[in-house]
Amino acid sequence: MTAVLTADAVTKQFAKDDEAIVALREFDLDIEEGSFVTLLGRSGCGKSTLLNMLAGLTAPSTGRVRYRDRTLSGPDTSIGYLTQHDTLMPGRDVLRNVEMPLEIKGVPAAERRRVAAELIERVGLGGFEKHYPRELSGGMRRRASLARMLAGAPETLLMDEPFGALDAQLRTELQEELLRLWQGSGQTVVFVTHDIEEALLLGDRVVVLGKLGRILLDRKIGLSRPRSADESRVDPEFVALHRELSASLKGDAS
Ligand SMILES: Nc1ncnc2c1ncn2[C@@H]1O[C@H](COP(=O)(O)OP(=O)(O)OP(=O)(O)O)[C@@H](O)[C@H]1O
Repeated sequence: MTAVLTADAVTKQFAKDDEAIVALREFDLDIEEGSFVTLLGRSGCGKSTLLNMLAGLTAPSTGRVRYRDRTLSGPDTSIGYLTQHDTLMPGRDVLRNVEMPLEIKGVPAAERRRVAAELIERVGLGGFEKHYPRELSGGMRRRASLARMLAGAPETLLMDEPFGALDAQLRTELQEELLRLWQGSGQTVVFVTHDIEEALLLGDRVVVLGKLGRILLDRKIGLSRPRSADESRVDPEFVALHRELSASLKGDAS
């Protein structure tokens, strides 16, 4: 396998009131180029800390993160990161936020407007182009952030629970849209979720994380695509995988 992103014996600890908090210990992971990997884990197991390191935003305490053949030492334009918190620019409306990565690349105004408008439509925000972030709901801001990340067409996409705050219908629509955009793109996606069904509907591979980022299960998912949520729920293979992932999450005792 050609690994595009690698965590190599990564440990991350934080200092808090003179005490060391270990978030991740001796963590190893290879992400294959062009794959869609979902990281599944309960709250506090170190998923966001891991993504921050995979994005080059936080340095590991020990160990290293490699992107292709280089050690990552800061943010990289090849890697798009949709964080859990809002990073839209408050002084820009939706259209100008989504255009930002294209602006940075020097794409001419008419072209970037066209690409941004299409993505805004795809994430279901058509009609809100002129709205400022403060005028949007939390879910709408997430969708605008998603469109902005996609506008940059990064080689690798890191996504931290992007659809967690959305209603079920919208969540399904955006999962499907994301898969449509990803398939055939050659892009690599690392998608964090705590939802077993979401992990299975999206991933080629699901990595289940336990405390301190311990890998509880690393499972290839051979389910055919497209995977509809309604049909999957009654598919015996899907149900068996769901059970397996659920058991591995529950088994994280130590
Ligand atoms: N900046 C920080 N300072 C101190 N402790 C931190 C910091 N960031 C994370 N931690 C700790 O590291 C651990 C892992 O946190 P992290 O946010 O990575 O978990 P998570 O799996 O993403 O959780 P959630 O699903 O709730 O977002 C937690 O115990 C958390 O308290």
